[in-house]
Amino acid sequence: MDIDIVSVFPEYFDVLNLSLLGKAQERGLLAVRSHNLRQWTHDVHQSVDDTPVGGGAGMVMKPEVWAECLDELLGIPADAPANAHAAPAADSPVLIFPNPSAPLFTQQDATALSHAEHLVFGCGRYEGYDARIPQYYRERGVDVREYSIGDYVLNGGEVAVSVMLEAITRLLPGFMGNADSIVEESYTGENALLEHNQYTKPASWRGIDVPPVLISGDHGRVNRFRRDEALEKTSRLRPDLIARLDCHALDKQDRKTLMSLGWEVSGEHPRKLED
Ligand SMILES: C[S@@+](CC[C@H](N)C(=O)[O-])C[C@H]1O[C@@H](n2cnc3c(N)ncnc32)[C@H](O)[C@@H]1O
Repeated sequence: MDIDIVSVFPEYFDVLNLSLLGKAQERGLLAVRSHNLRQWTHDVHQSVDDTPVGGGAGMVMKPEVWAECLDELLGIPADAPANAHAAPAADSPVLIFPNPSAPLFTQQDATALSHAEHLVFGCGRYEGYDARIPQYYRERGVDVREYSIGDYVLNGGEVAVSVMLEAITRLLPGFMGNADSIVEESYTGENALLEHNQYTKPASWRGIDVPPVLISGDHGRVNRFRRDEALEKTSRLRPDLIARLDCHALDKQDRKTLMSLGWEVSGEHPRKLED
């Protein structure tokens, strides 16, 4: 996978050379290139921002500078005509802008993007980037995504890009030593739940014992215990995930557990009964 990141602080991404991401690059699984947006400016101050049209506080990232940069990275001629109906080609680069006022980035998005061959990330700063930038590239057939990583505002897109990049690249085949560990995780799969609690040895630590069933050696009971714990935890912390489960994919014990947690399990999806 090829990854280009554009930022006014490209050195921020030096950390990507560490840990599993660094090892994956050494093994040729992915190539990450970070670029300084100012490289595409022409004025002496290397300006990338200007005051907001319509007034208001702060500065907005200029479309001209971004366009020179993105034309080059995406391989699009500067005079490419708009074709509002053009569907992105399957192997074309995906352009991603972090943006707090965009839909939330999820594990499903990470999974879909892990199949792309080329990702280009644009890090916003200041009050954000001119809204015509994503519009322009969408109209030229580019698959443009805008994502928020959560309901809070960061200073810039660099942290958000690091978050998305890590979530995406760890799903690449061969990235993780133990592929099973990514199959069984929170938010993963069709009927995603939060993961059950994890424990390691010793079985008793500072007066707190691990749940006895986990050292019973009975795999059936261990699996059932973990599944019930995942259902209980998800019901308590993320009832929206329970409400999206497919009832037809739940076994008899799943249904019993959910009913004991106050869910009606019939029809397409579980429904929380009023307390
Ligand atoms: C200070 S923020 C701009 C906030 C914007 N004026 C607003 O109120 O929605 C600057 C940049 O940081 C990034 N950013 C900040 N918070 C983010 C979040 N929760 N998710 C994704 N990107 C974020 C975006 O790239 C954004 O353009």
